[in-house]
Amino acid sequence: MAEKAKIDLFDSTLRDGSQALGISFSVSDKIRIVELLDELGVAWIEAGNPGSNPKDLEFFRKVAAMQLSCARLVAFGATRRKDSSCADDPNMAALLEAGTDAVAIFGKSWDFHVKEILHATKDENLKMIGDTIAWFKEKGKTVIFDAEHFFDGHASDPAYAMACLETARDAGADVLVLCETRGGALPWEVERVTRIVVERFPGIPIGIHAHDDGGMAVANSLVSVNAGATHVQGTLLGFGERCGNANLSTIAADLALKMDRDVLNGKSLERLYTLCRAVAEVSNVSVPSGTPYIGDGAFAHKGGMHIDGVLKNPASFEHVQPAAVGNERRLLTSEVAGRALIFRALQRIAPYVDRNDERTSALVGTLKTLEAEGYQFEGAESSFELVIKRNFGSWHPYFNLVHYQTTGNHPVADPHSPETHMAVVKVSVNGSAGIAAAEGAGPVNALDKALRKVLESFYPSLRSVHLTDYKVRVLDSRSATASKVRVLIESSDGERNWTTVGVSRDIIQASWLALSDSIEYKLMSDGIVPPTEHTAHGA
Ligand SMILES: CC(=O)SCCNC(=O)CCNC(=O)[C@H](O)C(C)(C)COP(=O)(O)OP(=O)(O)OC[C@H]1O[C@@H](n2cnc3c(N)ncnc32)[C@H](O)[C@@H]1OP(=O)(O)O
Ligand SMILES: CC(=O)C(=O)O
Repeated sequence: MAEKAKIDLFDSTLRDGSQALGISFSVSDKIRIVELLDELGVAWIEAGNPGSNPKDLEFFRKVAAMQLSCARLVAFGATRRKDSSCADDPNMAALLEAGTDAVAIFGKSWDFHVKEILHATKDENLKMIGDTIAWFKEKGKTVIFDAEHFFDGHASDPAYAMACLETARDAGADVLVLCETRGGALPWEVERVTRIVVERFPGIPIGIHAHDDGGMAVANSLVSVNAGATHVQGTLLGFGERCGNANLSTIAADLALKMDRDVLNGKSLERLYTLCRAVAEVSNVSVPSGTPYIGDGAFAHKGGMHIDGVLKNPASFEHVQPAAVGNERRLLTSEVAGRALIFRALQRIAPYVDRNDERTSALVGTLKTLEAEGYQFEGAESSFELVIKRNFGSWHPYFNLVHYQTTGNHPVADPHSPETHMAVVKVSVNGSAGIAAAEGAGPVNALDKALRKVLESFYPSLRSVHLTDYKVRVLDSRSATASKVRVLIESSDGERNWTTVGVSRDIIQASWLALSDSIEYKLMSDGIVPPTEHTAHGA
């Protein structure tokens, strides 16, 4: 089998990524991200700008001892200043002190910037580029030259933009990177210009560094590869200066799965989802659900016709298999679902019901009616499973509510006590009555405690259950305090998590519905057989 063409991925999460709104890494965050990126298999990690701040310099000192499996660390900085020599330039001294084998040096390649920003002549700028690269080559460094604003520069004065690259090459640069710094170029222009450069500079790797201001960073990176670039810069999750950099997770998957390139030094793309989540966690950002390949929505099917198609053949609505990038398929329960989804759920609970049975259609109707009332079962599939159970077969509730009551004490007698409320819950289980009271930090907390207290004597396994999340959403805020609310409760027993939902104009009642579903779901999934006494569910 022919070997795949190799593309070097160059991740700048720790440098350009740290120029993004809201991002700030500690030294230990940076070290963790280096480990994760190396585990993923990128070729280069641009780990900071040592001339910028003491934290980056401290990081480079600490990271020097790290053993990496395939990635090489790069320190980033500018060419020497206009009126200084390399030996006297503090930024260059800091780059040297960083101690990496490789440096990325950015220099201007747009005549407009040379004049307006550097206040230098075109010749002076060429000297800054040439001197800096030659100086680092003398010190034995691998030098990656980032030609800042290359595409704008090429549009303005192509001969000068090319002269910047020629100067860098002649000074010994190992890679020439074409930077689409303003992020506004369109793919056909990027492809055309990259091709010209690739033809003009045979034998030296050409790279692309694209920003996303026009939403084209990934496309511009891919067309550049199509035109012969072999080095692609970006940030794993796409964050960076302004609108961000080319999203390397998308690019890695596109190059590997669509363009048949080797991008991760032989490591598996199947770790992509997990490693991106880990980088997001350290960066304190969430991955938007619609992120290609690694978003939770990337393989989530919601429309009934889509679910039907995917169940018949996943290729109908999935461009690649989710497992290829470590993601998974999700089928969402909602008002836009149809019989295909419901039938699938029914097969587990009432396998005797056919897809074309009128009971299947009736259950689709129930789902749509409940969602119209304010329920949202997407993410709270446990509650919908209970809806199915209650509608089919010989379902018996695990308990019947006789009544509950909550009271609040304001002002509280002891301002240091978190327990401001009390709840009493009375239930009957298979004809036996039980009653319990509990105090809590608010009425729902007290209700939750009292419900579990009264039921634990009947069902001891409930002792392991605790709530891990509680969310309230006001559904029609124009009704002010009479608004309907939706309560979502996430529960855990240490092994499994599940989410249940309740809707009412009374927030305590909505919470009760979600709480009692949570308890019933736990008992049902433990395989506990409900008593046969049959009465209505809930209050
Ligand atoms: C396109 C990119 O993303 S390039 C990377 C940009 N990243 C950053 O700016 C983050 C890190 N930067 C910093 O910490 C600071 O800007 C520093 C420490 C590097 C420099 O700080 P200061 O010297 O106080 O200058 P300041 O940031 O205000 O201005 C930038 C200076 O760099 C000069 N400069 C800009 N690009 C270059 C270049 N490619 N080569 C040489 N000098 C340059 C500017 O002309 C300006 O100098 P001037 O004041 O003599 O006109
Ligand atoms: C080097 C760089 O970050 C840019 O040109 O955008």
